Amino acid sequence: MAFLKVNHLKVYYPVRGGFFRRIVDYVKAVDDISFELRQGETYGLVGESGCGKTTTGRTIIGLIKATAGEILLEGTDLTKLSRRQFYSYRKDIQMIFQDPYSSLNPRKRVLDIIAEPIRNFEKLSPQEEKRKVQYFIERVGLNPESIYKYPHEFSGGQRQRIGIARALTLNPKLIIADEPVSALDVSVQAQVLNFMKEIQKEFQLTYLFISHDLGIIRHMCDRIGIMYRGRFVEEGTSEEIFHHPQHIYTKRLLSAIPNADPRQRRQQFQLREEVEREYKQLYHRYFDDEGKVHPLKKISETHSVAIP
Ligand SMILES: Nc1ncnc2c1ncn2[C@@H]1O[C@H](COP(=O)(O)OP(=O)(O)OP(=O)(O)O)[C@@H](O)[C@H]1O
Repeated sequence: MAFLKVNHLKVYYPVRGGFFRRIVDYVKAVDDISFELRQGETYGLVGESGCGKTTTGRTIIGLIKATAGEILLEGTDLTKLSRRQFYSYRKDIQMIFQDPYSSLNPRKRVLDIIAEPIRNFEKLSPQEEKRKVQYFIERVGLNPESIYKYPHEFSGGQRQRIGIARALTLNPKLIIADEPVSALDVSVQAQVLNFMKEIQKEFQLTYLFISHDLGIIRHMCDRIGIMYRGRFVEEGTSEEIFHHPQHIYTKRLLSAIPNADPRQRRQQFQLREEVEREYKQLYHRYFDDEGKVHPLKKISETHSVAIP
């Protein structure tokens, strides 16, 4: 049985307009996606800005309500649970947020930030709570005395470690990491990513790793789903996606990674030629959102619509 199974998930945001702020349309942020995570693996969700990655992550953790579809965590459909029932599953799924500068409350000490989930889900005495927070703060490589400091007294990488400590306190099974290093300096990114890999083994975590950066995804993920405009266009192991991409959109993404290695640059050049050839074949037709074919559209226009 899959650890987490997402079945035909749809998340539509209402667009309101007019004097009475009635719903006039919907943004189909996630439009019928299905994928599954196996225990202990890192599954990457990749795609350009606005393709629905964050919405998918936030819906799994229950911050956004699904419009349709199922989210099965070890067989239990989270979308069907009442708020109270969902509460008992909530501690199994934690999230690491994109921006360590804004995701930590600047008015709270690190002790209170990390203890927050403990206070919500476990009733511990102040001493036990402090001991637990200190254990995790040391585990993420910070000084135990740091718990009395405020977030602004830390660097970006250290702040993200505090965010990771907060996510670990309740022994979660699944961590959704939404662009966890994109706000960090490149030199710090690798440290945080390697650290995430280290704790994955130690705490037996499954990761849903969201990023637009294919280099990072390649470093972190066992399997990858490529999203485009709220849908999946391709899914495969890291090897399949990076060495044998099938979909023209995946090829386009891969051909655009900045690369210093001359051998990889040569492969990218070949990919770019392949993409161009495939686009030329599409020159006289493109598919709109409903899958209807429109004749005689230019290649430049085919770039901005759903690629068949
Ligand atoms: N609260 C909202 N109300 C209306 N539309 C929204 C809302 N949040 C997101 N959207 C729209 O849903 C789509 C998907 O957004 P989402 O943030 O999930 O994408 P993303 O792939 O995570 O992008 P990014 O990498 O830039 O964060 C976008 O078109 C966005 O404009």
